[in-house]
Order: sequence, then C-alpha cells, then structure tokens
Amino acid sequence: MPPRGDRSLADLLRLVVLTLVVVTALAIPVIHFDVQRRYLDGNLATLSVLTAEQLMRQVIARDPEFWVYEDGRIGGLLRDEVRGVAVRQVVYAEGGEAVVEIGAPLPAPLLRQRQWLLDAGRSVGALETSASLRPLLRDSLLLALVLAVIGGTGAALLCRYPLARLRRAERDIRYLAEHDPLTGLLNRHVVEALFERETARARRHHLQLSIIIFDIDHFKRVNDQHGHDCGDRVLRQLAGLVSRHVRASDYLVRWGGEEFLVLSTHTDLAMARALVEKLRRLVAAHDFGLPQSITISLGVCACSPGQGLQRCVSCADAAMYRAKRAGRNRWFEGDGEHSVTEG
Ligand SMILES: Nc1nc2c(ncn2[C@@H]2O[C@H](COP(=O)(O)OP(=O)(O)OP(=O)(O)O)[C@@H](O)[C@H]2O)c(=O)[nH]1
Repeated sequence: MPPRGDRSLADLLRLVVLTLVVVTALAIPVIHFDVQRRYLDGNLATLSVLTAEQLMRQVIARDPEFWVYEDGRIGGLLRDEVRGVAVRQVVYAEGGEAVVEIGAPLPAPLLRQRQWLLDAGRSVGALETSASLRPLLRDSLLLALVLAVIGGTGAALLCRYPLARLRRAERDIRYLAEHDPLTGLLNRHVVEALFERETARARRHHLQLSIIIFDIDHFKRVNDQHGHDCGDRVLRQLAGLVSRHVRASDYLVRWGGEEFLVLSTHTDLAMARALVEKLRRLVAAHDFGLPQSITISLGVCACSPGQGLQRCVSCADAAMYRAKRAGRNRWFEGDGEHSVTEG
C-alpha cells in the first residue's frame, strides 16, 4: 500500500491533468464562440456588414501574428478585394492541402485568400453555421478538433452566419418589392415580368391572354364624404372581394390609386367578357358598409400574339375610360387598334 502522502500527490496530479484536459477541450470552441458572439451575432444590420473584410479584421485584432495587415492588405489581399464579400463556406486547410471543404465554392477573393494562407503554410478554417447555438457549438468543436489534429498554427475563423434569418429577410424584402402594402395585392412593378412569362407560356401552348383594367367610380367622393381611412378600407375590401372571384391562375394587381389590373391567363375574349361582367355585378352588389353603393368601370382587351404589355394595357385602359365617359358601372372591350365596343 503506497504511503498516504504519495496517494494525495497522485490524486492532486490526476486532478490537475483532468482540469487541463477539460479546460483545453472547452477553451478552443469557447474562444471561437466568443469571436462570433462579440462580432457576428445579431440582427440584419450586423448581417449586412458581415463580410470577409470585417471577419478578417476581427481576427487580426485577436491574433496580430497570424494575419498580415500591411500596405493596405489583409492577409495578402487588397482591402477592396474583400470588401463586401460574404463569408459563407467551411474550409479547413493545411500546408498545401485542403482537409475539409463543405458548401458551395468560395467567392474568388476568398479562394485566393485561402491559397495565400496555404502558400504561407498556414492552417485555416472559415465556417458558416446555422443561426442556432447547438450546431454552432458542434461545428466549433469540429473545427477546433480538425485544427488540433492537423497541428494548425493559425487561428481559425468562426463565422456564425444566420442563413435562415437572411433568407427570411430576403423573402420579406422581395414581398415588399412586389406587393402593395395597403391591399396585399401584387403591385405594378411585377406586371412586366408576369406578362412576359405568361405570353411565352400562352404562345407555347396556343392559349389566349386577356387584360382587364378597372377603376372605382367616383372614389373621390368616398374619401371626401367618409374620410381617407374609409377609402382605404373600401380598397382593401374590394381587393379581397375580387381576388376571391378570379381564378388562381389570374393575377390581380393594384395598378394605381383606385385602379386595378387583372392579367387573366388561358382567357380568350369571350371568357374575358364573362369575367368583366361577373366582376362588375359582384362589386355593385357588395355591401361595403356605406350609404352609397360602390361600382367599378372596366375595360378589357384580349392580347394578340406579339402585342406587348404597353399596347395591351393601353387598349384595356382606353376601353375603361370609354366606360367612364359612357356613365360608369359598365365595361367596354378594346381591340389592338383601341377601338372599343360597349359591353
Ligand atoms: N383612401 C385612398 N384614396 C386613394 C388612394 N389612392 C387614390 N385615392 C383617391 O382616389 C381618388 C381618385 O379620384 P379621381 O381620379 O378624381 O376619380 P374618381 O373620383 O374615382 O372618379 P372617376 O374615376 O372618374 O369615376 C382621389 O381622391 C385619390 O385621393 C388610396 O390609397 N387610398
């Protein structure tokens, strides 16, 4: 049996070794996590500036030995070359050889950055992970392990890039760009692209395409008599009402103030006539909660093949104005030559 003093010394040594192991195991990912938490965690504003340049600068701040920042160069690259380049990849490299590479190809400046590091005999890890903490820690550990195994001499970059949030933001931005905030309908900016797509499809499948334009009659009176908020409510109600009564393959667009456009696919003139009359009746019969009834005037045009959006719209527009002049709450149809016929 070993003497008592030897036993407690061995226990103490074991404890020290164990502590060292645990601290080492925890330290690397914690350091990486610290980098991301201090600089990369955050909101969209932070995201928009999450670039290679910034990431590198943070690492320079942490490890001035590793990143050469001289002559306006960052890690061998001109600052302008990395400005605005998002870091999105996972790259582990050692000597002249990439060890692990996950994800889409790196942007060109970062590829050269990596090459510069490889040539300089550095190890590097650049990492993108999802927004949640668990994969971040897992990837952080993995990165630390890979660097430990390959005997990395350099720092590892850890970049938490909240992709999910970015995608959501992109979706939101696109939605705002394409939709009218008051009614939630598509706005006129998207019509050109829709028209091109649908005319190409119509040509391929020998289908017809029609455009309807309609405008609320005497809408100024609604605003004047009941206030602008009430006018807004009528616009929203009308948008909801009409969108429930056009086909899913039709596009309802807020064309301007109280003017709307329907791009009706697979619809020839006979079908479009039926649709405009249906819409006219629908609106006239609807209770908007006002003392007066709300009516619309409409113009319809079947777009002939090769007729561009502008001509098709002005054909429907001319027909709609004719309906206004003829007393409102009615529709006219136009042909490509702008002659109009009463509905
Ligand atoms: N509340 C509200 N009013 C709007 C909006 N956009 C346009 N308007 C109003 O729509 C009215 C359009 O008036 P006019 O162009 O004179 O047409 P109108 O009174 O409908 O008469 P006709 O079209 O000739 O039947 C104006 O008073 C605009 O202020 C909107 O987003 N909200």
